[in-house]
Amino acid sequence: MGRLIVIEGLDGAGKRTLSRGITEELTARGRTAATAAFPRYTEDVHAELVAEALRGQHGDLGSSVHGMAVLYALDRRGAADSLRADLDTHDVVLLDRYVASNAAYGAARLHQGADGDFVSWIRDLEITRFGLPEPDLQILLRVPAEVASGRAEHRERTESDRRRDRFESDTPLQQRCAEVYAELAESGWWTPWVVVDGATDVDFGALVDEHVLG
Ligand SMILES: Nc1ncnc2c1ncn2[C@@H]1O[C@H](COP(=O)(O)OP(=O)(O)O)[C@@H](O)[C@H]1O
Ligand SMILES: Cc1cn([C@H]2C[C@H](O)[C@@H](COP(=O)(O)OP(=O)(O)O)O2)c(=O)[nH]c1=O
Repeated sequence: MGRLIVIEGLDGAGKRTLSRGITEELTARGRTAATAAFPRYTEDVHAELVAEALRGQHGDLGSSVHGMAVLYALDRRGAADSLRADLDTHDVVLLDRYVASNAAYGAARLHQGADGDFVSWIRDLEITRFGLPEPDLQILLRVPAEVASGRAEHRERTESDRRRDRFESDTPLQQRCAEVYAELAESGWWTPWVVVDGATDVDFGALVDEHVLG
């Protein structure tokens, strides 16, 4: 049975970069890794609806925090069997965003903290009701909101497929989201967490040896 490792953080924190770095270090150690990123925009109809709602389609859907959260959650529910299959055949399954993204972004949009109703509702929906596979570790890649948005802005100019949506360009929202993430990590929400400073270069090898391989 492989280890399920989740990477969480703001848009532009460096999650995709970290996922690649960890995968390379695992391969160099002769370990196998499977990766996935949520939302699965091109693979799941719920995630496709999320993308469309973020572009203003589907009436008032995009302005419903709970409505959007249900779609993000259904995308993960649809992936659960293949995650379990990957865990059976790989040493590590690495996820770029998972349930805590829904908790952090929704609570931030509603101006709630990690101890608020929204985060409890996400737990009831995705963990208790959907029974999603439990991570062995959640990694919070922490960077100040201004640094993350600066990187995301730069990436938007240089990579045509990474345009920011309206929430990702909302810096006060990103700041609140960073606070909820910090609270989730601090309280060990659902599983153990490790907080990694993403403002400077991350030592992928040390992270793999100390935390990813357990
Ligand atoms: N530790 C780092 N220091 C400086 N720039 C970084 C770092 N990690 C990632 N970047 C750059 O920041 C941008 C966003 O990184 P990315 O991994 O795509 O973030 P995310 O997946 O969290 O949105 C990319 O252009 C990437 O090259
Ligand atoms: C996976 C997930 C993402 N989100 C939010 C975080 C981001 O603002 C947005 C898009 O996710 P993101 O991973 O940033 O996708 P991309 O940059 O490739 O468009 O969705 C949730 O609110 N709940 C979730 O469950």
